[in-house]
Amino acid sequence: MKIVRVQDIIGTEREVTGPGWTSRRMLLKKDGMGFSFHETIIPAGAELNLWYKHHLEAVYCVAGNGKILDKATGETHEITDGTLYALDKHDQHTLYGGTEDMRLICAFNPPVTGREVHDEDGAYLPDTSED
Ligand SMILES: CC(=O)NCC[C@H](N)C(=O)O
Repeated sequence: MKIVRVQDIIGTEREVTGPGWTSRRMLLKKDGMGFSFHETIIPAGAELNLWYKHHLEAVYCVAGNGKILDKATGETHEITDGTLYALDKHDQHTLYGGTEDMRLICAFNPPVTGREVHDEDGAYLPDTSED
């Protein structure tokens, strides 16, 4: 059994920051669960264009607010505490921070391996390691 506390991750190599996001990677590929599990903070007013071509991601909001634009349909969905979105079609999307910082719990399949940040398309590169 592993016990992971987010306060022990802040300021370590498992905390990764990019424009408009901070990700605390509580479980990574090397933790052997078959998915990675992150707490992500999206500051109020942020705008992120994302497209996880190589991953599926489920995102559950536990605090704050924002919106997500599904670029395939043109629909925008409100995100508040209790909302989950699942990018089951590798959906191209724009994530908008709202009036308060959003606290999101995110799971990636396949798992993120470490300190991935988005490429110019908003993707994390695929894991090409053998193990
Ligand atoms: C919601 C989202 O995809 N934000 C970008 C960061 C990502 N969730 C991560 O934790 O690596």
